[in-house]
Amino acid sequence: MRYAEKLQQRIKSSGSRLCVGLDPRPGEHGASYAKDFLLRVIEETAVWAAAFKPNMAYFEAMGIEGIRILEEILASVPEDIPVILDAKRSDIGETQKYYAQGYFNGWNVDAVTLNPFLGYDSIEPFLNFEGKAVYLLAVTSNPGSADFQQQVLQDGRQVFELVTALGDRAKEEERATDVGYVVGLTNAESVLSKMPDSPLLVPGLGAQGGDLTALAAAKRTAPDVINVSRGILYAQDEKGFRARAEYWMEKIASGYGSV
Ligand SMILES: O=C(O)c1cc(=O)[nH]c(=O)n1[C@@H]1O[C@H](COP(=O)(O)O)[C@@H](O)[C@H]1O
Repeated sequence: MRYAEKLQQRIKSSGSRLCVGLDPRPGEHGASYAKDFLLRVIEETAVWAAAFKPNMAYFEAMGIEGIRILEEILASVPEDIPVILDAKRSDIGETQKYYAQGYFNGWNVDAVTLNPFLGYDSIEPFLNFEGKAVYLLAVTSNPGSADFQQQVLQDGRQVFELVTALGDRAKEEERATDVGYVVGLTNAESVLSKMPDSPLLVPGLGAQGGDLTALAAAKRTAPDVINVSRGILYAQDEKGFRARAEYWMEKIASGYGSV
């Protein structure tokens, strides 16, 4: 089964487009606290999770112990919920081969985020994995997205359209790996009409203050997921993880449209 089908099935069975972001900030509590914390988050939010997205930075910050924790929490994610490893990797093809092997064969994650700045040959080593996906950074949620990604080229296209052209090429070559894109909610309004019908990973809801109006207007049909990390893990309220996940799931459902 291709990645997009697995994700679509999960969106349907959970009735949710929520991607639960796993970005632990253990602070003075230390790494062992982070493990129990994340296991609880996964257990409590799984019912509303279309996908889980651990971000490597937060695990690397805990050193070797963080990598062990990542492996343990990956093993606790139910089979039918895709895991998107947020690694934002980028290197020459020869090196990318090893990242691809590590993530897809070693850790067996379903998808990984990549920075496409080095071009097609840098994503190519990820493209022959049945049932897997890469999400290419296209229009990120930070203000610096204007520096490169949204610049207009002489032919009228914007730079992020060169990124979607990489995915078009993979499609033409009938690669086993699906290619999706990262589009930050905070910068989505003017770009969504130019995004192909490929899976989008949309961060920026919750702590970054993005709203769903543009996504709702885009009337997309792809298996898009919307990520919330701090809004579930660290919201300043009395609710538990499950209730927060349910809140964001409902917010997304009323904004994006029904599943
Ligand atoms: O690739 C990402 O997930 C990503 C891309 C982007 O443009 N903006 C963005 O915030 N992210 C990630 O999405 C998560 C957002 O976290 P919150 O702002 O806490 O919901 C973090 O893990 C970010 O690194």
